Amino acid sequence: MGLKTMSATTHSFRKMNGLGNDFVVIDRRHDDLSLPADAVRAIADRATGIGCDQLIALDPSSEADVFMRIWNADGGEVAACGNAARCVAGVVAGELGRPTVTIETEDQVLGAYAGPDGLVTIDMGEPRLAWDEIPLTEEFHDTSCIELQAGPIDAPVLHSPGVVSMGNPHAIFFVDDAEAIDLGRIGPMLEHHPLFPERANISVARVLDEGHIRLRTWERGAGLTRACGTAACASAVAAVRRGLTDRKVTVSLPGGDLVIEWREGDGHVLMTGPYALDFEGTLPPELLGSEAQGV
Ligand SMILES: N[C@@H](CCC[C@H](N)C(=O)O)C(=O)O
Repeated sequence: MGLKTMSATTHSFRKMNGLGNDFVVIDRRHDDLSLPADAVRAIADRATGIGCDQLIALDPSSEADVFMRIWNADGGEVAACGNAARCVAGVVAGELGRPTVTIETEDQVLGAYAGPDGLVTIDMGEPRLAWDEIPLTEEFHDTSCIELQAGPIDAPVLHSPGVVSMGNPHAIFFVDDAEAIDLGRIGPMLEHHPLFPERANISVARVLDEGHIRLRTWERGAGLTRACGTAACASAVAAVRRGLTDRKVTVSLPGGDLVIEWREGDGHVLMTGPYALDFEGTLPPELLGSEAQGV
């Protein structure tokens, strides 16, 4: 008596990616699986878990077709993920048998269109540009070019980024050669810079021409990734604000291309790109902690 029965419940997952930015997607619409930060870290750990940049949960929504929750690999919950939004839109559009779906996040309700060509367009809403919306700890009147630098004071390696919130904070540094920057070293320092009270995603962008940007991103809570959808949106917005590109651009990331349009009129940002299902599996109960193992 007094002993709990060992009754491990199994939970399935999908492994998906958007341009190589990869996700473990767990459907919680019919159960209430708890995902504390240590379970997220265990599942996301590439050495001992399944491994992913972000863990995504599909929850029921009263406002939209689905609620998408997002955790970075470090266990921190965040409000936006462009590449995951395309994956989720693809799954839900398939389930509902219609191309147009809506996704609620902690930040907003996103509209999505899953085309017959396999590409998904997400309406990412309006970028937020005021200093306290990014947020920053210091007031800047013009966030298209703020005072911030990395490296020696008289010869900075990176300086004067544009900052943009796409529901998550981004700093975009425009450079001559994005590949020449040691983002794995500088990224974490800037992610944790005191100017960013909620930390930030750090990108280096090279404008190839008025319709094309090359982009690399150090993601807050995940590190260097093959692609970051919200960073692609933020870089397009930052480039338009500096007069460097047209409002519609191709953003080339290490994992492939996204088309980003900062639409005139309503000022919404549209992101179009592919998504992929890699495999499906069952979560090992030991990754979910003792509660899920029925101990
Ligand atoms: N990979 C994502 C962004 C994921 C969240 C980001 N690391 C943050 O902490 O804000 C994307 O495709 O947008």
